[in-house]
Amino acid sequence: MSTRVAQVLTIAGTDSGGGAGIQADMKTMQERHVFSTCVVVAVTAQNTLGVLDVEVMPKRIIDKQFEALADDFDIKAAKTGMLANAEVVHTVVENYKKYNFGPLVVDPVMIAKGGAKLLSDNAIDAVQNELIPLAYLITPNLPEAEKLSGITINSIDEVKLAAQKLQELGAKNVLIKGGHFDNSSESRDYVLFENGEELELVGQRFETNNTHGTGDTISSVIVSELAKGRDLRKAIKTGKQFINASIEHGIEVGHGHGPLNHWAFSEENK
Ligand SMILES: Nc1ncnc2c1ncn2[C@@H]1O[C@H](COP(=O)(O)OP(=O)(O)OP(=O)(O)O)[C@@H](O)[C@H]1O
Ligand SMILES: Cc1ncc(COP(=O)(O)O)c(N)n1
Repeated sequence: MSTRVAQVLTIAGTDSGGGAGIQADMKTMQERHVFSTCVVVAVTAQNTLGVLDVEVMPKRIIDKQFEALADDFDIKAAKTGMLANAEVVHTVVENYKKYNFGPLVVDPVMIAKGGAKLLSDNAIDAVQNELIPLAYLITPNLPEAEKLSGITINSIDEVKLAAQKLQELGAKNVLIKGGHFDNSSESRDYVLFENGEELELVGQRFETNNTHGTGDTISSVIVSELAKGRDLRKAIKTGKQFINASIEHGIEVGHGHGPLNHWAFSEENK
């Protein structure tokens, strides 16, 4: 007997080290019991120490991956991660508008934890004006929220202003991740919903270097829950619990910014 499962899509770059990018997305989606598919827009030669090299995929093969998925799958929600440059952003926007892949979660990945640039500066405009208006949810970290909103963030009031600005650019819902507020013993994320409601997610901040792929992972939990038809508030809360478990029950892999334990949440909730 076979079961119908929700199908979900990640549009992003790969991480050969398996901790971030498409690999982190698909591992997370698997843990949330959805069937994951992907459009690879760039390949990175990467490990926990950093990014050695990047190859951006040609438009032709990005278009073909979208076509292949649209021809065969019933995708209920999609997310974007590393998009590399303005040309890729245009291609992704064009394809997303062409097909029906459900609500879009935009994780506007710009710089890897190790410092490598994953989005060229000339793509910011396309992200603001083409991609953000398609976003059901945008999930920037603090530096990304600053760059996209033009607001310098030093306080929770400035986080709120940045979220409003991102809504003005067209994102329906905004989650600003506070992992980069590193002078605090708490991890604080802020959500501004479409209807103006707010949510602050406050949790323990773990002292660890093993946080490679946290952003990819939380957005992948959220998009998986949306694909299953869960409501956004619940999806975000599940995302936060998943991240907490994956950092708290860390694993030792590699010699730099280590990856998360993607199975910790499922182990806790067996
Ligand atoms: N040390 C930590 N302890 C607890 N939670 C953390 C820690 N670091 C990050 N988080 C949480 O992880 C999630 C992702 O936040 P973060 O700001 O790190 O995103 P990001 O920079 O996009 O991640 P990445 O670029 O690594 O994919 C948020 O919910 C944040 O609060
Ligand atoms: C392909 C790809 N996508 C996203 C990230 C961001 O993750 P992090 O900031 O943890 O390095 C990454 N390093 N590589």
